[in-house]
Amino acid sequence: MAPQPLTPEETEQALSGLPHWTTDGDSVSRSYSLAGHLPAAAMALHIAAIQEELNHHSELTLGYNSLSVTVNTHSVGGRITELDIALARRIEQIAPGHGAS
Ligand SMILES: C[C@H](O)[C@H](O)[C@H]1CNC2=NC(N)=NC(=O)C2=N1
Repeated sequence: MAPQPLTPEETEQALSGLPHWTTDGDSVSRSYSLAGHLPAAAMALHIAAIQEELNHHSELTLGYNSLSVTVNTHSVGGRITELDIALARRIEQIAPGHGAS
């Protein structure tokens, strides 16, 4: 069954438990700072593995010492769903291990 888009209120509620994650109404996103380029790339690879496990994929932007994540759910026309929130929570769990802040 297709996931249901969250209402703006449901999105805000979910993001209240995900500090530093924001929404523009169409997606949820967060940028991380890391110790350098290779640590940022390593975190990107780790996120890619999680995304394959969840079959849910964000847009990742790798910078010199930063990594930005933006995600919404394509299958419901680019709306925000629980799948996006679940991915954000998983990324938050691995971020400290990469020294990401
Ligand atoms: C066929 C496959 O299940 C779909 O294309 C998956 C893959 N990853 C996805 N990622 C995201 N962000 N949204 C989707 O709707 C989505 N759908």
